[in-house]
Amino acid sequence: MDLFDRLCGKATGPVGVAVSGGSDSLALLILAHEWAEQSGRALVAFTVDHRLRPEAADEARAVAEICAGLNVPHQTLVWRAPKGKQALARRARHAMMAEALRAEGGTHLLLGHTADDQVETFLMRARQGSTWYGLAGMQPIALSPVWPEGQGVRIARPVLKRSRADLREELERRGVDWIDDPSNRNPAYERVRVRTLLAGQDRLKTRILACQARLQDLRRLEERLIAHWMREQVSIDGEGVFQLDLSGLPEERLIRALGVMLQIVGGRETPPRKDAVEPLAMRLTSDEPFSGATLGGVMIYRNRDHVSLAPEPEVSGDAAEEKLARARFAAIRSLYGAGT
Ligand SMILES: Nc1ncnc2c1ncn2[C@@H]1O[C@H](COP(=O)(O)OP(=O)(O)OP(=O)(O)O)[C@@H](O)[C@H]1O
Repeated sequence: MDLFDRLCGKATGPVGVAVSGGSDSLALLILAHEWAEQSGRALVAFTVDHRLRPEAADEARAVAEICAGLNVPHQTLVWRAPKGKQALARRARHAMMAEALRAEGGTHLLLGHTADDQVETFLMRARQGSTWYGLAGMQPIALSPVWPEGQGVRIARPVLKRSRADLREELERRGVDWIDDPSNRNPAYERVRVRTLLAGQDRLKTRILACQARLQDLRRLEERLIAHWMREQVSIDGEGVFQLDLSGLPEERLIRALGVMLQIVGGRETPPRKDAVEPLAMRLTSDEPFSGATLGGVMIYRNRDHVSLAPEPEVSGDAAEEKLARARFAAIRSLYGAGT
């Protein structure tokens, strides 16, 4: 089955394509367009102008022109927030694209991450001391990384196994020019330094990719086991409080599963830090008395065999928040259970 079909088979509405105008996302657009034509799907392309570089508006116009040539609807989304760090820009970009896609009735947004990005991510995460789970790298399908704006939106990465050089060849064959973002050469960014380090190191790249492929398999297995635990050992009572049975989980899965549940109940974008979740997990599963704790906006209690997680008062009290937590729980369980 075509990779696009596998990643977007469950999509409703038009499939979104995030196109910055760089080679990776333009090649993604072209390939997505070919797939959409063959499979009768509709696309909608988005370019975010962060107003951080004066050329960005022209670049967005260039993408709009290419989209017009392909007959793909295109929207330029302008970030009007005060100038900030790249991390803030990234969050704003994801939030704007998720909201625009939902407004169009779409559920899946395609991103142009490549195998080169995966290798760079591996080295950057290794340097930060990431676990094997993080070293597996970016997932071909994931939930939107922003919350709550990203609710109901999945991101898919159909070119994650293709190299940048290969995608550039696709564009050259079709006579499509891409934009070279100067920040991709700025050594102030760690990713740029790692990319420079990897130049010409094809054997190393191949080895890292092979290692990541195995780690991805293990990660899928791990997530399926967490989805199974979520189905069997997590319930939501009449008050909207999550009740967990943590018994029998091996240590590493216990920490990961508890972290994800804290993320869901606290309405945060990521789980709390592992060095905070780990001691909590140990206390919750020990025979010592446990008089309650708070972490990541969540109140944690233990009663007999069950652990209760409820949002802290400033997070809770709102039926809409409770509904969001339930929906996110279902979305994560379904993503992990599918093992894509
Ligand atoms: N300004 C933009 N407008 C639309 N899409 C964008 C824009 N910038 C990036 N993207 C999308 O995100 C993909 C990844 O780009 P990039 O690596 O710069 O972003 P990132 O999400 O910050 O990455 P990372 O998660 O590796 O930090 C691109 O291939 C493209 O699909």
